[in-house]
Order: sequence, then structure tokens, then C-alpha cells
Amino acid sequence: MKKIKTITCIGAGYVGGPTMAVIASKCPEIKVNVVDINEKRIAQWNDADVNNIPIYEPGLAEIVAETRDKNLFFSTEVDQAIDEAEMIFISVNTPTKTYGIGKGKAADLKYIELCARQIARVAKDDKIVVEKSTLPVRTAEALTSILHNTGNGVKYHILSNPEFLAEGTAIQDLLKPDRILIGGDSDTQEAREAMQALVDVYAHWLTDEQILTTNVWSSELSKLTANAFLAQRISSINAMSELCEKTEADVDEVAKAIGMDSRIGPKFLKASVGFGGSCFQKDILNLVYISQSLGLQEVADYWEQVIIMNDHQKRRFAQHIVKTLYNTVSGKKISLLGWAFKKDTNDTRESAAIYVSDYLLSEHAKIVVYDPKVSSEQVYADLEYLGTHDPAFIREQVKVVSSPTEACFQAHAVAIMTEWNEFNTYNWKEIYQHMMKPAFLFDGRNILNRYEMKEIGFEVYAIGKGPSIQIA
Ligand SMILES: NC(=O)c1ccc[n+]([C@@H]2O[C@H](COP(=O)([O-])OP(=O)(O)OC[C@H]3O[C@@H](n4cnc5c(N)ncnc54)[C@H](O)[C@@H]3O)[C@@H](O)[C@H]2O)c1
Ligand SMILES: O=c1ccn([C@@H]2O[C@H](COP(=O)(O)OP(=O)(O)O[C@H]3O[C@H](CO)[C@@H](O)[C@H](O)[C@H]3O)[C@@H](O)[C@H]2O)c(=O)[nH]1
Repeated sequence: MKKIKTITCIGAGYVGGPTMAVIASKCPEIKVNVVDINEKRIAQWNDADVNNIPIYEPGLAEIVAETRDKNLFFSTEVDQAIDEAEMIFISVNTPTKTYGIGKGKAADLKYIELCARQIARVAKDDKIVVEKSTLPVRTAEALTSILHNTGNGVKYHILSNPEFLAEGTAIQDLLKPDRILIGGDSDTQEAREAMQALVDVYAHWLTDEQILTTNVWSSELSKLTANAFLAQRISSINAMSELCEKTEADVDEVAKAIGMDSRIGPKFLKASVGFGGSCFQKDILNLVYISQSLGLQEVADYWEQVIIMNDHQKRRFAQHIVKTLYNTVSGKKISLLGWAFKKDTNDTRESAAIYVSDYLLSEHAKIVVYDPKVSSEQVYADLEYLGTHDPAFIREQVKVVSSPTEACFQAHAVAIMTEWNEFNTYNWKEIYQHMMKPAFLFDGRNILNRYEMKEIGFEVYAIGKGPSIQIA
């Protein structure tokens, strides 16, 4: 059977970059090209100082340093890379549609289709095309139709190989995944060989048991299903967090108690200010849209509730800040610690911090943001993208600073938006001393010891915890 010698990945983003870096590192005999139309992004991937690559992920810079320009190449030469490769991963973005039919729910597949058309135009010999992006079930059908209608005799095998890595732990997830999922046709010998060629790539570092093969549709749908189930757990525990606040049950204790039931399990039960990230919301909305399109309204409603609950959680956190600060935050300084959607990443897409800020801006708060990995331009871009407030107003009301001390200086309230470990290491006594009094602390991640914070003098609110804190 033919061994793959050259792989091309279209899309040098959060998935394409780290995934290909790991493949290059584990498969030294395979040449891996990562291509993108975004020249700036490619220039960053090629930056002489490997610490300037565009994505921050623990362990990624080291792997890129080890493989780049040996068997891992970043470039904007998409045609050339397509021509060269036997196997092409498509790892471009599939955002929620912002126009036309399905606006606000369906996945926008224009980037996927452009890739397929480009492959169809350029390819001169047979290719294995791998869907790495998260796609609606049955997208492979559309790809097949585009690729097989060129009339130039080139044969394509289309595989689905969704990615399950989570940001912040991408490298660990890639090196030790719970499973790799490969969906493909097994009708013909050629199709089986195509699937085996991809299995062989992963077999460089994974066992047979870790590599699951299914039909294409199961693979496509499993990705959306996995994200829906994961997000559903968070919305479920967040729903309970509100009930806990009313009843003085403690959401962390409830999570621990239910998580010890092996049928439920302990992971993904951390109550929070709401889930963010580029995937959960987009993929569930896509699932809702697919269900609606197939006339399955009850199925659509069931999954949509996960998003409704998440929006509620973000809004009620912001509302609680306003209510606690005597029903007005106008002109008050609110310090937001954390802007990324989770710790250990510089990704801010759909971060709860954006929505909480947007709400506080409507109440004319003065917002000061500190995040160890997010730039000020990103913060402004995120707020401007929502379109709720005038860019000039945003820049007048929001300041982005480079230290937590500066962020909290003379603040009326501090809100923890991301669970960065460093937030636990601060001298909170000193922070308290320099804040306006009463000094309010809103812990959207339950990472600080609220008893200690209360003892320092803070008025503390923590998600899913009753209001009364007894200090011995
Ligand atoms: N971010 C994650 O953690 C994650 C995890 C699993 C799956 N996914 C899925 O993987 C896919 C990619 O996600 P991402 O976060 O890497 O997106 P991203 O936006 O970070 O990267 C996508 C890249 O594709 C490039 N691109 C778009 N069209 C192109 C074209 N025609 N030719 C060349 N380059 C093109 C863009 O310029 C961009 O750099 C999405 O479908 C997403 O749902 C993401
Ligand atoms: O118990 C939890 C776990 C997570 N979160 C939040 O949920 C969001 C998503 O977190 P996580 O799933 O860890 O990160 P992602 O990078 O968004 O990864 C998800 O989305 C990816 C893109 O599809 C999938 O590949 C991953 O398997 C899936 O976990 C973040 O805001 C987290 O803070 C919680 O609030 N409570």
C-alpha cells in the first residue's frame, strides 16, 4: 500500500497549526505543508523567534522549533502545496452564517467550498481529501460533487477526521487523544486504502484501539454531538448554580457529589460565567439548524436550550454586578481579570468577558481589562465586532492594562472572567487596600478562596454559592 510522503493542510489556524506540527514531529519522513491565504498569519508562523508564532499553546513553540523548515513548512503558496500532496487536510474556519438563509445558525461553508474548488482546479493526480474542519453532517456529499465533476480524471477519496482538541491543552490532546475518529467509505478496496493511509499517519504514535473508523456521516455527526454533549453539561451545572445561589447549596459540592457517580463522571462540571470559545455555540447552532431543516423541531429546541441557558448565565452575572453596586455602575471602575475564553490560550472568540463587558458598557461602566495573553487591540476588536456600541465610546470607556495591580487600582469591583492560575498567586490584601470601599469581588470561575477573600475585607460573590459566608 502507498505510504503518504507529503501532506498539505489548508488553514494555518488553531487546529491546522498545532495538528500539523504534531504530525510533522511524529512522522519525520512525511513532509507537511501548512498553507493559508492570511499572509500575516503565515509570516508569524515563520517568525525567526518561535515565541512569536500566532497561537499560544503550552508546548507548541517547542514542537514548531523542532520541526519547522525540516519537515514542517508554512506558506501562502496554496496551489503549489495542493499539487505536491497526496493527502490534503481542509482545516479552514466554518463560522456561523451572518447573512441569507440560515443566518445566525447554519455553518458558513464558503471557505470549505473555495478549498474544494481550488483543489479541483489544481490537482493533477489522485488525492485523499480530509475534512478536518467541523462540518454539518453530509458535507462530504457536497465536496464529492465538486471534486468529482471536473472531468479531468483525477480521483479523490474524501475522509472525515474531526478534531477534538481543546485550546490550552491542544498539544497534550494531540499527543494523547481519547480517540482519533476517521470516517470514510469502505465499499471499495481503494476507499479502504485511503482510510488506511490516514490510519497509518496516526499509527506513528497511537495504538489501533485509539483510532476509531466509522462511515463518513457518523464521523461528521459525532463531532457536533460531542460538542453538544460537552456544552450541555456546562449549561446543566450552570442551571444548578442559580438554584444553588437561592438555596445555599454549594455548586462545587453538588458537582463533586454527582460526579462521583461513575455514570455521570467528574469532568466538565465546573460552573462558570458561561462557556465561550469558537466551537460550542457555533456547533450547537449548526445542530439546531440541521435539525430544523430536517423538520425535527423538538430536537432543535432541545439543543437550543443549551445556548439559551449559556446566554442567561453571562447576562445574570453582569446583572448581578450592577445590582450589587447599588443598581448603578455608571462611571464606576470595574476591573475584569481575564479576557480569553479559558486559561492558557490567547483565543478570545465568544469569550464570556466580551458579553459581560458589552452589558456593563450599556450601563456606562468604566472597564479596565487585564489578561496575561490578550492584546489591547484584540479586546477593542472583540467589543467593536458586536456592534452594540460606538468604537469611540468603547475606547473612551475601556482601558486595557498590562498588570493586575493597575487594573484593580481604585476599582469599585473586580470580576474574574478567566481561570488563569496566576490570579490565585496575587497579593489580594494589597489589591484590596488600593480599591474603593466597599470592595466587591465577583468570581466568575470560582477560583479564589472566598472565605480568605471575605476575611481580607472583600464583598464576595461566587457563582453557585449562597450569599452567607460564615467566618469563624
Ligand atoms: N479552535 C478549536 O479549538 C477547534 C477544535 C476542533 C475543531 N475546530 C474546527 O476546525 C476548523 C478550523 O478552526 P480554527 O479554530 O483552526 O480556525 P481559524 O480561524 O483559527 O483558522 C482557519 C484558517 O483558515 C484560513 N483559510 C480560510 N479560507 C482559506 C482558503 N480558502 N485557503 C487557505 N486558507 C484559508 C484562514 O485564513 C484561517 O487562518 C473549524 O471548522 C472549527 O470548528 C476548531
Ligand atoms: O467544566 C467546564 C468546562 C469548560 N467550561 C468552559 O467551556 C468553554 C470551552 O472549554 P473547552 O471545551 O475546554 O475548550 P474548547 O477549546 O472550546 O474545546 C471544545 O471545543 C473544541 C472545538 O470543537 C473541541 O475540539 C473540544 O473537544 C471541546 O472541548 C470555556 O469557556 C471553558 O471555560 C466551563 O465553563 N466549565
